[in-house]
Amino acid sequence: MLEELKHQVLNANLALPRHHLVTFTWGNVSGVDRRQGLMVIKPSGVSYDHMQTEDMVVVELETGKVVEGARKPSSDTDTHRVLYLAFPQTGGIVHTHSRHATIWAQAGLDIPAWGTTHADYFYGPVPCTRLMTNEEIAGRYEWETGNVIVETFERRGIAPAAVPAVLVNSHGPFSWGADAENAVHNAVVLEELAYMGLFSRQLVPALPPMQPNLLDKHYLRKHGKNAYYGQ
Ligand SMILES: O=C(CO)[C@@H](O)[C@@H](O)COP(=O)(O)O
Repeated sequence: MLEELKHQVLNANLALPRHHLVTFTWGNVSGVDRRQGLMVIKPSGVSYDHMQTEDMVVVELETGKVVEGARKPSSDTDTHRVLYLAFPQTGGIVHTHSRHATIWAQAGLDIPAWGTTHADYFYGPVPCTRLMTNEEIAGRYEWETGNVIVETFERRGIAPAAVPAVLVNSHGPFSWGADAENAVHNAVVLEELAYMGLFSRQLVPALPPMQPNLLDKHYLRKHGKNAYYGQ
């Protein structure tokens, strides 16, 4: 079971450069085994060209203790842990510095729902978090990054299964899904939306969000009762 998860997580990580979502080693994918309370994540700083199944690191979700793997887990491991602990339907998480999503994150802006491409995947704007405080940055920074994401969803009443992505202010995007592969899928969609949205806003600077009934029409026919990723 864990070996299968390691393969899945490796393959999901290798999909990031194929989809042009990462430069050098700037990104990471994890997957979770909730029954065993374990998370598999890529190692820190290892080139995607050379990454292998045995490089994957197994970490206890509750404690962060490495229980398998010779390498150092990704520097973003604690952010992934917080998200798995807070969002119980999530099976896989992706972090990248994909270019257009990161532009929105650096600007500190949500990506509004501007069209049906967005509405097919995300039920409303992709939120951008608040800036982190100096104390959060100086303290358990990666853990606090997770907390800031969770706080954003709680404060704004957004269901993480309905909007499976976020922009961390001044940093970059995280996305999640039913498993590692689905989380990568959402990361690809997010990057496309960020790219399209940037041009839409340039053409019409005061562009309002799409009609709510069109958002409903597109999102609910693909998700809702028939969703494969539970609501
Ligand atoms: O966010 C950052 C750095 O800002 C990291 O995600 C990125 O460089 C990847 O680090 P890891 O190789 O996963 O430790």
